[in-house]
Amino acid sequence: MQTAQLKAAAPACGVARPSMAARSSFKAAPAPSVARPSFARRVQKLQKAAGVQARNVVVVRAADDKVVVIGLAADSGCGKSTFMRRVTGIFGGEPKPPAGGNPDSNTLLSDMTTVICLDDYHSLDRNGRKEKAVTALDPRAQHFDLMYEQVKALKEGKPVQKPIYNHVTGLLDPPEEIQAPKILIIEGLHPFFDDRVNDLLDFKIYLDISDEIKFAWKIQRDMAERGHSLESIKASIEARKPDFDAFIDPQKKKADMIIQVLPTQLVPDEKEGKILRVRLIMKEGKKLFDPVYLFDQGSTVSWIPCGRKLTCTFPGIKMFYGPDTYYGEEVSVLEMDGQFDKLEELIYMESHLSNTSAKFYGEITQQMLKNSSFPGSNNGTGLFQTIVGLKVREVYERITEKEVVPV
Ligand SMILES: Nc1ncnc2c1ncn2[C@@H]1O[C@H](COP(=O)(O)OP(=O)(O)OP(=O)(O)O)[C@@H](O)[C@H]1O
Ligand SMILES: O=C(CO)[C@H](O)[C@H](O)COP(=O)(O)O
Repeated sequence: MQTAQLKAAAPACGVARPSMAARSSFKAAPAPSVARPSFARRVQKLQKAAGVQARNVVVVRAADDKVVVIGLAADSGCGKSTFMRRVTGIFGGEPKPPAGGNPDSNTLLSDMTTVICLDDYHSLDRNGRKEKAVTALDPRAQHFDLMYEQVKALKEGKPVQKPIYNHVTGLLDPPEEIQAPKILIIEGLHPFFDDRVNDLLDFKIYLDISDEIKFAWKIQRDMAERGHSLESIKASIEARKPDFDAFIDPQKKKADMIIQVLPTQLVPDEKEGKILRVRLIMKEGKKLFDPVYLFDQGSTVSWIPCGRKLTCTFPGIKMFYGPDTYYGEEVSVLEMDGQFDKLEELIYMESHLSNTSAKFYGEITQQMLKNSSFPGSNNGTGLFQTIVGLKVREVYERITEKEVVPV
C-alpha cells in the first residue's frame, strides 16, 4: 500500500500528525533520545505563547513528587483524543509529541501531563496479528508485562524506553524515552485489564459509547475524512465486536467515572447521532474525588432548564440527577439529553451544579467556550468530559497536596 493510503487509514491515537515531509526526513534511529527542554526554555516558550498561561507552569518534578496515574479506557474512535485535549488543556500548555523524536510517536507531552497510548504495547504488529488471526483488542496481542513494568517505573519517577506502535506502517518502531511526569495518563483499549496495571491507577475513566453512536461517529470520520466505504466500516465494526464485548467493555465495571453516550430520548428514531443523551456515572465513597450533584445531593431531580435564562430550540434539553447502582456499586448519575443553542448560557446550568471541582464561578463554561471547536462541545459529551478533567485536577491535588493554579 502507498504511504498516503496508509496514512489515511491510520487512527490518530491522540496525536496531531506532522507533515509527510517531516515524516520522510525522519530516520528511525534506535531509542531516540527525547531530552525535555530546560525549565527556562519552557517558561520562555509559554510566556511567549500566552502570558496568562505561563502563570500555570509549576513544571519540573521534584524527586520526591508523587506521579499521579490516570487511566482512560475506550474503543478506538470513541473520542479519546478529543477527551485528552480537554483534560490536558485544563493544566495549560499545548500537548505535543516528543520534540525531535519519531514523528509517528503516539505520545503527547505538556508541562504537567504525559499521555501515552497503550497501542504502543501491542506485542504483535499488524502482520503478526494477521498471521495469528487475532484482533488488536485481543489480550494475546498486548505486552502486559512490559506495560506493567513501565507504568510502575514511571510511577516511581524513573524514565523508561517505551516502544512505539506505528499506525502508519503497522510496525513496532524503535522505542522512545519517556520521563516521569507529574500526571501520567495511559489511554487505550486495555488500561484496567491487567490487575497489576489496574492497581497502579489513581483514577479510572471509561468512555462507553453505544453501538449506534459509535457507528454514526465512525461513518462521520472514516467516510468523510478517510475515504472508507460504508460496507468496510460496517465490516470492521462487526469484526471487532466479539473481542470488544469479551475484553474491552467489561473493564467499565472497574472505572471511577463512566461517560455513557446514548441516542437521545427527546426525538423518536433519531439515528444520526446528532442529538445525544449523555450520562456521567460517578462511583460514590471514593477518597480522591466527590461526585457532582444537581440542586440537592442524593435527591432525584428531573430538570428542563429551558426558559428565560437558557435558549432552547427543538428538541430542548432535559437534565436528570439521582442515585443508582452500577454493577453492584453505589453511584450518582448526572444526565443531559439534548444540546445547547448558545454555549455561553451554560453558565446558568453550571450555577446549579455543585462539587464540580471548578476553582471559580464559570470555570466549566470558560473551558467549554475555549474548546468550542472540539466535537461534542454543544452537548453532554463536552460538558462531562470537562467536568471529568476538573476531577483529574482534584485527584492530583488530593494526592500531592499541591495546588494547581487554574489557567
Ligand atoms: N463528542 C463527540 N461528538 C460528536 N462526534 C465525536 C465526539 N467525539 C468524537 N467524535 C467523532 O469521533 C471521531 C473520533 O474521535 P477521536 O479521534 O477523539 O477518537 P479516538 O478514540 O481518539 O480515536 P482513535 O483511537 O481511533 O484515534 C471524531 O473524528 C469525531 O468525528
Ligand atoms: O484499536 C486500535 C487503536 O485503539 C487499533 O485498531 C489498533 O491499535 C491497531 O491499529 P492499526 O489498525 O493501525 O494496525
